[in-house]
This record gives sequence, structure tokens and C-alpha cells, in this order.
Amino acid sequence: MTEPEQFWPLCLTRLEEELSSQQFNTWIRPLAAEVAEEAVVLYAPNRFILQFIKDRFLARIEALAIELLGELPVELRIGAPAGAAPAAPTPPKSSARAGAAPAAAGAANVAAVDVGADKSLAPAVAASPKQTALKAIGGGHESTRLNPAFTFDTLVTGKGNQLARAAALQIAENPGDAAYNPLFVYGGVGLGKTHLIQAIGNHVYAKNPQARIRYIHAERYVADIMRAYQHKAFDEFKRYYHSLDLLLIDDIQFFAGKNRTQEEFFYAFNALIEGGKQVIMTCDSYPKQIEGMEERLISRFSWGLTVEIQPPELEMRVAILMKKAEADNTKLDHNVAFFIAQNVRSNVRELEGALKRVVAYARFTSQPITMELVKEALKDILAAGNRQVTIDAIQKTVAEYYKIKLSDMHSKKRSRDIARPRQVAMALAKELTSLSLPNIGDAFGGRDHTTVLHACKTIAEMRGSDGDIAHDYDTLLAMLRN
Ligand SMILES: Nc1ncnc2c1ncn2[C@@H]1O[C@H](COP(=O)(O)OP(=O)(O)OP(=O)(O)O)[C@@H](O)[C@H]1O
Repeated sequence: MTEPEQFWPLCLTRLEEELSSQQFNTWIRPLAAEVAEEAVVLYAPNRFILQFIKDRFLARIEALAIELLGELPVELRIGAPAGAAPAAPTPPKSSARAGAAPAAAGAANVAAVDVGADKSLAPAVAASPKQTALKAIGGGHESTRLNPAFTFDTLVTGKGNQLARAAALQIAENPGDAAYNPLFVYGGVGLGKTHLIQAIGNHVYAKNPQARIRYIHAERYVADIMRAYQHKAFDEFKRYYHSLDLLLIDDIQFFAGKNRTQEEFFYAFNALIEGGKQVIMTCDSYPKQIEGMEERLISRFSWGLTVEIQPPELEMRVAILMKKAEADNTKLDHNVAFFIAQNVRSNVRELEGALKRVVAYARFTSQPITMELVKEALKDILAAGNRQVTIDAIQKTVAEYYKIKLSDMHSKKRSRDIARPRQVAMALAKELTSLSLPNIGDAFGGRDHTTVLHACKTIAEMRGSDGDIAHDYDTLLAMLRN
């Protein structure tokens, strides 16, 4: 495990490698960090940077904290660690590192960190969009925190989330129904899992303000358990969780490898389900694919309904941009939204991030949002998207994905388990490179251009009719574009 004082310097090194220098200098350098006993506290010099970090980088920093320090949550605050000079917005390299130095003295500042035992049942200072305390709701003295903006009304529906949304609405109307209990929602990052489950919480609360609802990020649950042990408040912790009407637990993959947490969660889960109370979880993968999770939990996760959220297709991305712009009172032309949606394809969080950047850029420069402005504001994203993917990379990635030999990309074998991946690779080559059909045919063992055309048509049709192919194709696209 990393020494506390080493954490932030190591984190900086890693982030510097991962981000563009502009991103690193603008957003990460101005931060200072302090590692206290129960949390890593990050200090941002102003609200703007704090918000941006929260939206774009916090999840990554949280992951680094877990990797380097263990089960420590990350909190965000404005200001500087006690005894440190406030960080300037873009300090030179040396002073930014100096900003990190107080980590060594972190323990001295523990008292300033708002994670005391009595707060264990309520999220502390803004930690992530999920952990952000935005509005306290709930019956009796038990309170939970939901983002009031995460409702069904603000959630745009499309192919990627319609099943999950329909199930969520059913549950919101009728929590505890055995057919949907637990609800397990899984999918890639930033696809709206938190939004969806919080929409359930908001709906249930609106219908019944006395309902005991708890939304919690899995990392916070882990921390709460540790704190309850430390403060010998375990009975209270247990009573609290076992008495809920609705438990929403986000990013359950964070329980992986944490045996004590899993054991406690197992009991809470059983108590709730047996009592007809609703449990809802999100995860980045299908239950059986979560590594480091006890079998008995994995099997229980599948007792009710398991639904996937897939990346949004182009029309849905446009609709999301238009909706977010409208909510923000920003005028956004449809063709501009279309252009952004075409170029930002990975997930909704990135899409929102791109829109925020465009809006900020327009405000700073006092200009309307035109296509030219968008191109300027999103220069680096567009440059990364235009990076040419090579046909070799496509063949290698597809072969690895389908676990076939690379040589099968060029071979004459026609069995479906080889021919289909080859067609997928051809279609990807057509989409991601500027090569002509004959050139693509050549790269696939000297095939005719009509074969390539046929492959592209077949895959396009199958993406509309076969969920597996659609999923494979979208996943491969995302992998190759990264
Ligand atoms: N269908 C949608 N309509 C409107 N907004 C959406 C939709 N999907 C996602 N968003 C927005 O995208 C952002 C990221 O969504 P969210 O945090 O729910 O993703 P997530 O799947 O929980 O991500 P993670 O895997 O990182 O936990 C949120 O601001 C959310 O409101």
C-alpha cells in the first residue's frame, strides 16, 4: 500500500500520463490533496474547477485512491489544506507539487474532514455526482440524498435504455414486487445507471414521503461499515439498513474483494428481500462477470430482474444534448447538436462534458453557439476522433474480442464463428478508415470488393435485428476509438 504522502504525487504522475497536457494543467494542477485517516480530501481553488473535477475526473481519482490507498473515499472541497498557501488557478509545476505536500501532515487535519461517526448514515461533503448531497429526503430521522434532477422526466429514452427504464418505472410504481426484486442494472460508465435508479427513488418519495429510502454509492457503504465497526455502532448500522423500504446501491462492483462488506450486505439484502422491501443495484458488468464477489451474492443478484443499459445511438445522443441545453436555457441548433453527437460517442457523461465545454466557451467569449465555435471548443476531442485507426488494429482487436486467430481474418474458412467476426471487422474497417472497398478486400486475404459490400450490408442489418451483434459492434467501435 502506498504511504499517504506518496499518494498525490503518484496520482499526479498517473493523471499526467493519461490526460492531455491542457487538461492536466487546467484542471488537475491547481488541486491540492490531503490524505486524512478516513478520506482523501481534494482542494480546488474555486467552484468552477471543483465542479469540473467532479464531473470529469473524480471517478478516476477515486479509482486511483482505491488502488493506491485501499478503501478510502475522496472528498472535494474549495480552498486549501490548513497551513498551505491557496493554490493558484494554474500554478507552475513546482508549486502544484508543493500543493500536494501537506498530504504528509494530513492527520493533523482530520478534524476538518466531515466524516464523523454520527454522519455515517448521510453522505458527507460532495464526493462524486452520486455521493453529492443535493437534497435531503426520507421519512423519520432516516434520511437519504437523491439528486432531484435525476427523474424519469429528464431521462431521455432510446433503444439503449428503454427496457431498463420500463422496468424502473414498474418498480417505482410498485416497489417490492418479487418479479423485480432485486433490480440489477448494469452497463458501461456514464450511461445513466445512477440517473435511472435515482429516478426510482425520487418517484417513490414523491408518492410516499414517509418511505424509508436510502441511496448510497457502494464505496460509501464500505466506508460506513468500517466506521460502524470502529465506533462500535454496528447494531445501529444493521438496524438502519434492515429497516429500509428501498435501498439503492450504486456501482456494486466496488464490493469486489471486500469480504466483510459482502457479508454484511448479504444479511441486509436477505432481510430486505424477505421483508418485501425493494433492493436496486447498479454495476459495470453482468453479475456473473464480477470478479471477487461471493457466489451466494452473485446468485442472489439474479433473483429478480437484470437489465442492461447500452450506449445511446446517434438520435438518442442528439435528443440528450437538446434536453440538457433546454434545461440549461441554452440555445442549441439541431445541426450543432447533431455534429457534437456524431463526434462524442462513448457515453452520456462525455457528451454532457462536451456540451458544458461548448457552453462555457461561448460564455467566456460572449459568442453564440455556432458550428465554428463548437469546432474550436472541442478541438482536442475532434482531433482524437479523427485519428486514423489502422486495418491491422481492427483485425487484431476483433480477433481478440471473438477469440479467433488473427490469421482467420485472411483465411478462406467460412464457418459462421469465423465468417461473422470477419464481416464485423470489414464493416468496422469501412466505418473507421478511409480505405476503399477493394483496398479493404485486399487486406482481408484478397477478397473481392462485393464481398466487403455484402459484409457491410449484412452487419448493418443485423445491428438492427440482433442484439448480440449490435452490442459487439458498439463495444468494438468504442474500443477502437479509444
Ligand atoms: N438517457 C439519459 N438522458 C438524460 N441524461 C442522461 C441519460 N443517461 C445519462 N445521462 C446523464 O449522464 C450523466 C452520467 O450518468 P450517470 O452518472 O447516471 O451514469 P452511470 O452509468 O451511473 O455512470 P458510472 O458508471 O460512472 O457510475 C448524468 O448527468 C446523467 O443525467
